[in-house]
Amino acid sequence: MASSRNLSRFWEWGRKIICVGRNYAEHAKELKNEVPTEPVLFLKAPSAYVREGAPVLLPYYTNNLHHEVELGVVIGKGGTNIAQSNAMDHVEGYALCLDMSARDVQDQCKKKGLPWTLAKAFDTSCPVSDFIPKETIQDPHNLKIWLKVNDNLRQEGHTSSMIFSVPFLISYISRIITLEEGDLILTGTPKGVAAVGENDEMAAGIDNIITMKFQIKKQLQ
Ligand SMILES: CC(=O)CC(=O)C(=O)O
Ligand SMILES: [Mg+2]
Repeated sequence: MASSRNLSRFWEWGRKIICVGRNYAEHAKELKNEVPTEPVLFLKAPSAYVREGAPVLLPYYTNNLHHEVELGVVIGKGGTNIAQSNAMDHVEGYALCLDMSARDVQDQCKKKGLPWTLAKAFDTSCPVSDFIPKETIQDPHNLKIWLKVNDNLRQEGHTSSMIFSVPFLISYISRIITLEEGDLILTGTPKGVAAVGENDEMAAGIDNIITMKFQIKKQLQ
């Protein structure tokens, strides 16, 4: 399905990271947002990728960095105007992802009507697991995803609670932004988002499929 380049290291491709917000009603409610009737989209820069072994940076301009655990979908075949009926043919695999969010900055951006770039797209704001081949996950809407901070469970959600399904999201996004191989779609976070601080250790997983760990470090100025 993928081209000659190997998508198992999709983070090295430098392609788009397209994030879906408020895709779980309980999370939209915990942040006092409306439950959306259309997907909420935003982007992260490819420099947001970080892999296990390297720290997640606490940006100098936030006092409230939140974790958001999410299922990531790796695109194997690009396209525009993709029909929902064959959207899954465009999927190469999956990854466990975190959408690190400077919540205080995001709240200010919302108040001022500004984009969320500072809050969501900074370096290391997208920790990702190893690539999970498509065949490993029979149904992306039947997975438990969880996140612990210093061994305390903070988030536990089920992808069956997504408001917009993976095929719907691929189709919807591809009518606005051309999807390319190596792109990553973050499908939104379940409830339980909360703050992390310097030296905290985040562990996250998908069922018995994959786990990953990251430590928070202050960004040097
Ligand atoms: C309110 C948000 O930050 C939306 C988001 O990223 C999500 O996953 O939901
Ligand atoms: Mg998110």
